[in-house]
Amino acid sequence: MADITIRGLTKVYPGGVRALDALDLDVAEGEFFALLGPSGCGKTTLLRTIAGLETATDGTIRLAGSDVTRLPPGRRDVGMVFQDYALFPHINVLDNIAYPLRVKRAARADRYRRAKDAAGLLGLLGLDGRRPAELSGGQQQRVALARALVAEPRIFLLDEPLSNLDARLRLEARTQLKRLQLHLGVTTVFVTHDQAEALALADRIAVMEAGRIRQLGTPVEVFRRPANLFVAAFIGSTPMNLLPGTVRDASVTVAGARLPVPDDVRGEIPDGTDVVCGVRPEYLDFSEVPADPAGGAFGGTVSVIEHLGGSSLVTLDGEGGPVRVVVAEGSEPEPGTEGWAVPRPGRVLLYRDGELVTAAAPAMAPTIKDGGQG
Ligand SMILES: Nc1ncnc2c1ncn2[C@@H]1O[C@H](COP(=O)(O)OP(=O)(O)OP(=O)(O)O)[C@@H](O)[C@H]1O
Repeated sequence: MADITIRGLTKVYPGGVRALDALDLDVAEGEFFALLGPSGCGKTTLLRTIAGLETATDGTIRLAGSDVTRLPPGRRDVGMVFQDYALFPHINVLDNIAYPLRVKRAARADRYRRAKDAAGLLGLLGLDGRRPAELSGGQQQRVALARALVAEPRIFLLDEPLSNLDARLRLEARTQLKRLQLHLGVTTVFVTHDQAEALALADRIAVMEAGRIRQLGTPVEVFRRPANLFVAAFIGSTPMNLLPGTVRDASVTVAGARLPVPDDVRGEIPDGTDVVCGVRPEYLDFSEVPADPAGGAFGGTVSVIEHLGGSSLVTLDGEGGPVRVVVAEGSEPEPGTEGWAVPRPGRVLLYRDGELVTAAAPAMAPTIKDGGQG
């Protein structure tokens, strides 16, 4: 096991693409860490540079305190699982798993004992005589994981390990992967472009854009308090409502609602500042009882209802554009209903120049006229 310390890491490919741009990153020992971001942001390049499969143009990589920046992959003591698993087609499961030990010239008996142990850990014992082509995608993925862990590396690097699986198997494999990582406690960095996967699996997530980290935090932190509009738009299964407004008289008027600017940031965003209010559909409550816009409620007409399973996404068309609200199954309003989206206290975020200013919690809890939830 080992921690990872990356400083000023830059990768410029021949041809000039700057895939990593002076990146700093610390991954703690035993951590399950996700690199998340859209296609082309540099996730795979970062993983391959940690593994030694790409050379750094500049900067340093330390594993457990020792500088490995110029070491070849074989001397870094990392296990990597690729997106396509890269199994050898002509040899059976057990030989595939034992392969890294053959490279390390372990004795034959030792090789097979350890390969059997790894196969057992991943529930592959009944399949060990088959060739990769005779396995399902999920089974191939487990063979690839077993092969990576048989050599007992200090660090696991996983490049989109679940992307070849269908939706159902993916969920099962996700749980199994988390269980395995908890059991082994090996420092693990995995790449994904799927925000739900990163939120579900990781202890911490680095959200990347154009070779840089835009936010680093726990799943709860990046979900609740995206540090900028890029992360706000990228994280979440239902997109965050992002509503532009302007500060006037220490309040933001946005989509018909008036949100008081909290005292502690009044100096930072004086009157006249253009801001964006961000609030997740999950943090809004729908109410048919007229709410007071001065309490921060967004009014509108219900236009679209999308069923999500246990809940529904309701779109309200209001004067500032559409606002989306998640409502519980069975309490969906009828299309055409006039209603209000009432933010829960502390859940409206303010962004200036694309960066988070603070939580613009309405000073008072939103008041609802004529009784209701108030
Ligand atoms: N071998 C290469 N030569 C030149 N440019 C490359 C090479 N590999 C990647 N790139 C470029 O570097 C940038 C980062 O690519 P990288 O594969 O790291 O992104 P990614 O975030 O993993 O994307 P994806 O999710 O699509 O795999 C992209 O602009 C890509 O086109």
